[in-house]
Amino acid sequence: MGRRAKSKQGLPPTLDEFQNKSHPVESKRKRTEPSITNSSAKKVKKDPNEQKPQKHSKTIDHSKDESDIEDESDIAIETEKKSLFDDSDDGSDEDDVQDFEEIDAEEGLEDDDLGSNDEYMDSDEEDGDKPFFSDDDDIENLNAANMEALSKKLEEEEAEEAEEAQKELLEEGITQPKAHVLPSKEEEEEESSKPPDLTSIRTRMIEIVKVLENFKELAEEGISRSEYVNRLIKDITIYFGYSEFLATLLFELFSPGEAMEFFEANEIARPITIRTNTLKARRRDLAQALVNRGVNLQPIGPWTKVGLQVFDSQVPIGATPEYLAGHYILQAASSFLPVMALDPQENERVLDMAAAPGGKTTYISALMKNTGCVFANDANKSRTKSLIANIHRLGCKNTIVCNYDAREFPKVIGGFDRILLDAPCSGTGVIAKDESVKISRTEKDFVQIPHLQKQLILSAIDSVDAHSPTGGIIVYSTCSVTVAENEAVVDYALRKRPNVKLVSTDLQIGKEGFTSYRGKHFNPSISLTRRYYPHTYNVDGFYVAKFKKIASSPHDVSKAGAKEKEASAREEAIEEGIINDDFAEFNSDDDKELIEKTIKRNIKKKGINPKVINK
Ligand SMILES: C[S@@+](CC[C@H](N)C(=O)[O-])C[C@H]1O[C@@H](n2cnc3c(N)ncnc32)[C@H](O)[C@@H]1O
Repeated sequence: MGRRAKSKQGLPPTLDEFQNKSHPVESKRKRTEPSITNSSAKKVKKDPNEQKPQKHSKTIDHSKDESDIEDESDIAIETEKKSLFDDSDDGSDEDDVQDFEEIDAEEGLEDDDLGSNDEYMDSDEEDGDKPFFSDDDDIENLNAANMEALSKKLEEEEAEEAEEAQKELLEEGITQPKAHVLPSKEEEEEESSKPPDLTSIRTRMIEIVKVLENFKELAEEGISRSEYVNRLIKDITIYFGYSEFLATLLFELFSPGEAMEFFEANEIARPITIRTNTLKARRRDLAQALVNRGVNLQPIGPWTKVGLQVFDSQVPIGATPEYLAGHYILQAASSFLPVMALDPQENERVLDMAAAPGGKTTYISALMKNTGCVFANDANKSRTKSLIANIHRLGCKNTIVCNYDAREFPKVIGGFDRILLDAPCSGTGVIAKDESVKISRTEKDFVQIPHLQKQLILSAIDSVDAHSPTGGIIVYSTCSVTVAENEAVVDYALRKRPNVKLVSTDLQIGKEGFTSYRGKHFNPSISLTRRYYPHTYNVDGFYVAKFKKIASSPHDVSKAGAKEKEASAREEAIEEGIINDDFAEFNSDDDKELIEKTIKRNIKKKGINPKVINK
């Protein structure tokens, strides 16, 4: 069950909220229990009927509906949002859109101080109303009227002393506070016999993260880190609806706190963005035309001169006259990045190895100003239809569409100045778009997909001209965040093809690729590659690596086709113990179902009723 299935739950605090560790004044109430518990309870009480938002582009909704700003999960993500959609200073661009309707959702969000301690009254504030007892006359002056006040005072003193003693012990490293966060066996059994209480699960996730991030001080004695992690992963599967396998795989990419931000961000749609097709329009004119039609937009940010972010629109953004005339394409902001890294030049020969439906091909063509030649290839024939449609609509005249398994290159044709390999991937970066990924991806996928990606990247390298006067560039990208599909593939390419090296992507944003991961060490130059996450840049999860080919190799003239390459890659992987004999065999029940569906679909395509055939 995903979070969208539980939209009727009240909202506990966000991760940001409890992570706001700067609590200058802690109330006594807060001191007696772990502060997160108090905070959580308070937040939940505040509005038990608060609804979860539907999957939406939150920026659009913020502009429309102030109430969404109170959605704490949105805010948690929003406060983390970095510069990708920062439009603060795009003024230098002469193409800039001027004075579009201002949306100050960002500002509002920043002002919303989730970590505020104002909700917690410090006991000092109550002191004025209390009877005062000096140390000496406490007992002597005891009577029925002041007894209650005196006992309260004593209790407070005791609490203070206990806390000070605990503090001293902590400072000396003698003991640790007991934060009872994990359920007992009995509690777990009881929980599993009932429908999940998502509010408490969320609160518990937050509490566990807090313990994991300060384990020494907050962990309960005798409970190991892995016990906390296991419970957290189970809660993630229940709360966000991931398979345990994928939840673990993704969790391990981040610190516990960041992992929660990642999972949260996957519940929210990314902003709607469009790319101006500079073959047909200038951004300023396009923006003005769309504003006139009731579209509320503004430039994405200083890093792109062609992107526009759409906040809301009174017309369908995929059916305006400007859209139909090819003045723009609906394109995720992260999809701009690999093309920007590729940096195609006029009059070059460029190959887009896995091109459908053509968002990146058409951008390449535009950057080349319709000069030179772009080969747009995709192995999936039916997907080439949308590729062709986009190429026509956007007026790309320097483009040739082909339909090969990209492993056929360079046998088909080689010697390109630049190649983009936007590889087929597991899609773990675009879960907000396709939540089926949460449960459909299995362990096998993260062996099979990288196996194909490795073959594709070698083909890409072998198809580039090392002596290209202007290029010799290969860009590898995926919309996945897993190491197996990114750094591990790039590391493999560097090992297999010492005639390439990684170079800077020259992208202004992005986190460094991992140079080591869970005990595996990669080529140190992999830090030049870039990672993008929904929770850090509010874009789809993405990965970009840029290679420069520095010398030719015998592989460049190899006549091996896709089948031969697959056979030798398979042999090698079996030898290395990466895959086994039944790898990619269509023999599981899942595969059978898929095969049956495909057969039915093909029969239907021929205009025959599959039921008649079965009879
Ligand atoms: C991530 S999508 C490409 C998106 C595209 N670059 C764009 O920007 O619109 C990956 C593509 O790889 C194609 N593909 C899968 N296996 C392939 C192969 N062996 N050779 C070439 N293309 C392949 C898929 O059909 C799919 O269209």
